[in-house]
Amino acid sequence: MTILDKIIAFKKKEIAKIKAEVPIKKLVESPKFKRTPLSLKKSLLEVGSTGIIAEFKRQSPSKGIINDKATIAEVTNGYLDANVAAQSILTDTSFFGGTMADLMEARVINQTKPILRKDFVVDGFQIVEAKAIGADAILLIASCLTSVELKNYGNLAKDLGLSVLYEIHTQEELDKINDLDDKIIGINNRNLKTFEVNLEHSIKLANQIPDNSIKVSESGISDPKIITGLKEFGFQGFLIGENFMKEENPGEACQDFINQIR
Ligand SMILES: O=C(O)c1ccccc1NCC(=O)[C@H](O)[C@H](O)COP(=O)(O)O
Repeated sequence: MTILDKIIAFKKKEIAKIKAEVPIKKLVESPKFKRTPLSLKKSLLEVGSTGIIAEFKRQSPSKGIINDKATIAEVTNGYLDANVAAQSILTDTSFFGGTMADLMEARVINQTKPILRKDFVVDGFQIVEAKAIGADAILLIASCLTSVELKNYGNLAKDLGLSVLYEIHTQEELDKINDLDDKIIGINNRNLKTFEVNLEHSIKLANQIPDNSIKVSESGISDPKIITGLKEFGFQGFLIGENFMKEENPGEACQDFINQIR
């Protein structure tokens, strides 16, 4: 059993328990549910966009503790000062040390840039929950879902006004989302089964992505020069976590990085 299998098995149990305790009506009636989400596509494509989706990531299965001192408030303010295109917040607690409260706290500070709820969606309840905590976008990981689930969850998110980042790692996973239109596709350079990170991965799969989709490269980006290279292959979004979070001041690290790609 891989870590990813463990995460998904754990998530399914966790969500079943939450669903038994929290009626969906309560989520739909929450004040944030009425808010109109910001568009991830618009933010990535607008003139002068840095394309950087900066992540708040305390720990990970592959690296253990990355930063358990930096606060949501200081990192969110730092990322906003750096002019990120969007913010990503891991809300999984057991494997990444994140919480939904992290996202809600960031939302109070960040009113201008889209927030991606980074979690492992295995049930539509989590998509409704994402909207109720103030997220603008959700992640759907193709390796964890069937093509029918990808389509249904994608439609549910869109019906709620949320953007969707479809994450793939292989051609087979890309095939699963082929018939969906107008997509934002993230190619994860990290193999979620082995944790091996290879930036060539984005480049190899880039040509297979239809021109009408927005390409995002995810994971293992640690040098501003990599952004220049990825842009040549049509990437418009760059999801970066550890490279910023490993520093004492992630916001400042993000500003230095962005200053070097301008
Ligand atoms: O980061 C991990 O170890 C990991 C393990 C299993 C499933 C997902 C995992 N990471 C989630 C991500 O996609 C990354 O947090 C994100 O792409 C940023 O990556 P990085 O810049 O390398 O921190």
